[in-house]
Amino acid sequence: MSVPAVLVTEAGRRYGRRWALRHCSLAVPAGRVVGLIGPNGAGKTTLLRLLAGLLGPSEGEVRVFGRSPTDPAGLPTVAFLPQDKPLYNRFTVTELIRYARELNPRFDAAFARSRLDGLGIEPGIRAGQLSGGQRAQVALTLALAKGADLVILDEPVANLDPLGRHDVMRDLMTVTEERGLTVVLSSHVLSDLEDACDYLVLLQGGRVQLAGEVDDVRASHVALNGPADLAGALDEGPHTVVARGGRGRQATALVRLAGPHLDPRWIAREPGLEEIVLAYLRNPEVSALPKVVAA
Ligand SMILES: Nc1ncnc2c1ncn2[C@@H]1O[C@H](COP(=O)(O)OP(=O)(O)OP(=O)(O)O)[C@@H](O)[C@H]1O
Repeated sequence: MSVPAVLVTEAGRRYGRRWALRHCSLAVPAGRVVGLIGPNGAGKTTLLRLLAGLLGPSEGEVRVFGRSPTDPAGLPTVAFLPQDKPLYNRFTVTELIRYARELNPRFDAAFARSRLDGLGIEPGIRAGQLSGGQRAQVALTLALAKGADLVILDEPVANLDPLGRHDVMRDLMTVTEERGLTVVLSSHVLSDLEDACDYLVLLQGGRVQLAGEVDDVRASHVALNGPADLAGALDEGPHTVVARGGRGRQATALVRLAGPHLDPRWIAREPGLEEIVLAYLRNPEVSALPKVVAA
């Protein structure tokens, strides 16, 4: 089996006495676009900074392509774009590209120029004169051009208009495929990630609540509608009830399946990804995590 791009084993990080992230375990194969989703303060930035080697774990272990992310030998293989998109305001776009090329031996200046050209961002403009959206695009381009194997993006589309958000996510998919990258990106908004990501990690309250391949997450959940007297039997297993609802004689439930056996009196339908994520967010005590075995 090949080395996972990201392997996190029971990792936690605290600031002072407060844990921002706990019992976090993930194994992400190379080549995936990983969507990290969760409400404010869930621990997304903390996890991304652990992967980028900007923070060390307070407990547990983090590995990126088999190495500790703080190992200097791995630096050229990881690119990190922070939430505030830092750029030297006095540098022109051309100067930023030149500077990035000097710092990064694998930097692909032709790719960076051509992407920014395609976006209509002039090479002579200074970073301080860019709009918020243009700034996000320039910072993203520099991160993608670094020649890294893992690109970590903290809320890359937060400043973009709806068309810009859509275009960036589409570009990300293309670039990931063309360059054989692994991308981990965060957002509060599932709809930003839904079409582009093939792996989903849902964080809430510093814990991983749901993680897995998007196709598996979709296939393993079902939305049920049926007579209210069926609802109680769901608690006897083997399935996990993520959320329940209904009124009077009708019951509804969103269930994670553990096998094919379901009472045939339930009417079952395939839920959307957003419906699944919302069900978990509303029920923080339920989780669905793949087994992570340390290599
Ligand atoms: N440098 C720090 N010092 C102390 N506490 C911190 C620090 N950075 C983050 N935290 C705390 O850790 C928790 C997780 O923060 P984090 O920034 O990782 O969340 P997030 O999911 O990225 O949030 P957001 O979506 O608002 O950016 C929060 O409770 C936050 O207050």
